[in-house]
Amino acid sequence: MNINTLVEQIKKKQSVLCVGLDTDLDKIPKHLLKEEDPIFAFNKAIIDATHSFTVAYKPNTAFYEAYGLKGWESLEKTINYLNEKHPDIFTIADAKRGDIGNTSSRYAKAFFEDLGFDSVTTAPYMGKDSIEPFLAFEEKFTIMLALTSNPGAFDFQTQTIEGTELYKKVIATSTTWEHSERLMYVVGATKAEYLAEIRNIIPNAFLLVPGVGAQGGSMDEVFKYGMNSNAGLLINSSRGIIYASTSEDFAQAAATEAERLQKQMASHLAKLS
Ligand SMILES: O=C(O)c1cc(=O)[nH]c(=O)n1[C@@H]1O[C@H](COP(=O)(O)O)[C@@H](O)[C@H]1O
Repeated sequence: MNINTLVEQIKKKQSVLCVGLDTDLDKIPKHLLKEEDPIFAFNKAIIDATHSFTVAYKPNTAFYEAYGLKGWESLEKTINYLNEKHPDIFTIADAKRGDIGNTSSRYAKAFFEDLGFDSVTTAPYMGKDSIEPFLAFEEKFTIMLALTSNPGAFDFQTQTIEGTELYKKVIATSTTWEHSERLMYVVGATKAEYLAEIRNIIPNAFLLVPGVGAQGGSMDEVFKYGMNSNAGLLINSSRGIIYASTSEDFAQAAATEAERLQKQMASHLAKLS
C-alpha cells in the first residue's frame, strides 16, 4: 500500500484505529465452534462489524500458528478477505520476525508476497542485515519494535549505553538504513511519556501503538505526545474490541467499542488538514 492511501483513510474515517485479531478458540463465543473454520468465522464477523471505524487490522500470527496448518489457513483466509473486501485498509502481520539476511528475506516473501500483507512487525536485535531484506519490498512497510508496551521493556530497551538509551540508539541507527522511509515503529501506549523524545528522532514515521485497553495505556497521552501532521499513529486494541462480549452479540459489542474509540480519536484528528 502507498502511504498516501493510509493517510487518506485516516482523514476520511477520522480514525487511527487498528483492530488486533488475536483470535483465541478458548475465548470466542461457543456457538462459533460448530463452524467449519471458527477462527475465520469470528474474524469475518469482527471485520464486517468494525471496518467503518478502522484503518488497520493486525492479526497476531501466534494465535494462528498455535493451531498448526489449520490456523495458518485461517490466517490466509482472513488476509484474503481483507484484501478483497477492503483493499484500502492497512494490514499488519504481527509476527515479530528478524534473522540473518537470507532467512529474513524468506520471512519477507512469506508475509508480503505469499500472504499479501502490507506490513510485518520485526524485532531489531539482530541489526541492519536482519531488517534490510524486509525494506527491499516496494510499497510494503516494516514495523520495528522500538519501545514495547510490556514490563520487560525496561530490561534492555531503556538501559543507557554510552550516554543514550538503547531504544533511542536503535531508532536513530535504523534511520540510516537503505529504504528507511519504509520503516514504522512500535511504541507501547504504556510508554506514552517517551513519545515526545521519539518524535524528535523520527518526526515523520508512523508509530504502531499497542497497549490501550487491556494493558492500561492512555489514548489521549498518545495523541498529545505522538501525533504528527499525518496523524502518524496507528493505535491498536485487540482484546478490548474483539472480546467486548463473548456471547452471541460479540460482533455488535466489538462495533460499539470500535466506534467509541474512533469517536475519541476523531476529537484529536479534527486538527488534521
Ligand atoms: O507488536 C505489537 O503489536 C505489540 C508490541 C508491544 O510492545 N506490545 C503489544 O502488546 N503488542 C501486541 O499488541 C497486541 C495487544 O493486545 P491487547 O493488549 O489485547 O490490546 C498483542 O497482539 C501484542 O502482541
